[in-house]
Amino acid sequence: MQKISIDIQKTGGFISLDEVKKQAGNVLACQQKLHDKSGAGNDFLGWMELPEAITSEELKTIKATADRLSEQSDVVVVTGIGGSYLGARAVIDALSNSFDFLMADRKRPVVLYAGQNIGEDYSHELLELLKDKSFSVVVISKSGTTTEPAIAFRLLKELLEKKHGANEVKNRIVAITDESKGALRTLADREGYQTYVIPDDVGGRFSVLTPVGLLPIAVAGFDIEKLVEGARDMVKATAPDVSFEDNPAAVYAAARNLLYQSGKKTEILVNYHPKLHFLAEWWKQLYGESEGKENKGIFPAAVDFTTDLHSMGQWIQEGERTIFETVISVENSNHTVKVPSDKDDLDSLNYIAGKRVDEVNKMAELGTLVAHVDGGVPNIRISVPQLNEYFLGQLIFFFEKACGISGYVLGVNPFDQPGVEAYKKNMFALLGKPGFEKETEEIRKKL
Ligand SMILES: O=P(O)(O)OC[C@H]1O[C@H](O)[C@H](O)[C@@H](O)[C@@H]1O
Repeated sequence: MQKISIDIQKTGGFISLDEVKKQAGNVLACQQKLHDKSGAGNDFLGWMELPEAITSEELKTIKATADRLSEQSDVVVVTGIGGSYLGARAVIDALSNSFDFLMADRKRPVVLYAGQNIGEDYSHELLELLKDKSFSVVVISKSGTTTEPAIAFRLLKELLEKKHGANEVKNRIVAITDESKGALRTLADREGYQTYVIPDDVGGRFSVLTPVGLLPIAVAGFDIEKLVEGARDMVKATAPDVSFEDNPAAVYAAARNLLYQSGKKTEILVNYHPKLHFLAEWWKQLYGESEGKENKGIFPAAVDFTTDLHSMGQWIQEGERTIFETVISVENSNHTVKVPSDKDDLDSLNYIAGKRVDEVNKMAELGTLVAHVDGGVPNIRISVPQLNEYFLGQLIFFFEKACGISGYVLGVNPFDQPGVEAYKKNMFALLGKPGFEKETEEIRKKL
């Protein structure tokens, strides 16, 4: 099996590689807690079995729904936030043509997103655009009560009703939510929407390999079987019988925790392909919500290189030395473009004429690696053979597994997110939500 791999050699000047190896016992014990379901948050471990549990029948059903939505729509609006949005967008963006939105001769609908913000102009512009388009909505919320997607869904549903009448609307909405609880479940059952279930034991940020991610990804025309196959192979590559050195999730969890203990408090996820921007957004939620608690946890940040080398490069090279980088390095591009030769050579680029653009990108990557290590920034490298469904499936499960292990190494429950409620409570108090009268009074005193 060809697989993604991890290289921690360039952390060696900052933490001892022997020390990383010495973590094997503790890290594998933390991994075992995931397998035994004996650690904190053990009722949220359903994600571990997803790749192997999903059947080809289930995948076929998801594909059939995706094809139906695709046939009837020019645009499909995926409506959700956090874990009910980022995984789908990460994979769709990573696999789509960068100029997909301008492609005239399309086989699949344009996928747009709603409910991931409360920007009024965003809402207005989306609704104006959709007025003249044939569109469907995939509304996703595990709790079924999240404010942002609920507002967006109200607006989209109202527009669909205006355009098509209440009867046709139910063919244009698919809801993905809890099996029995929450406002979205009640509404979906009442209105007769097609629904998919987010299992109880799968937290939002670990749900990309459920219909939450799979349906939008299939709508966009990508191969969800290959995605799941990649994840399945990563389940094997990180199984309890694999040695520490051969288990990339264990090595990643060990190295990043040692770096953290040595004072490297921020991890910057680096990519050299703009298509991976949203993979980093997904990763930020995964690690941020899993580890940032009890006043500890690595701060997960991200940059797109070489773009951000021209903005954040200075800080990374010479700013406070509390950071390390984890680079997602894609070994092979999917297309070939060569730097042309020019007879006048005014830009002095003829020395690279005939070279592939990817070779230039790779030298930028290598040059940056050496510069940043020289500048005091440890570097972890994750090699991905190619950007396709199979390797993205591997990468997703790799990061999820490492996250579970890493949270236990840090000593927190990686599967809850109690801190997220604080802003919600204040927002409800400020908006005067019934039941929040006491909070309204309290917060007003603080303003
Ligand atoms: O799927 P939902 O219940 O709508 O939740 C969407 C997101 O919002 C919450 O506030 C949580 O912090 C996230 O973990 C979750 O993914």
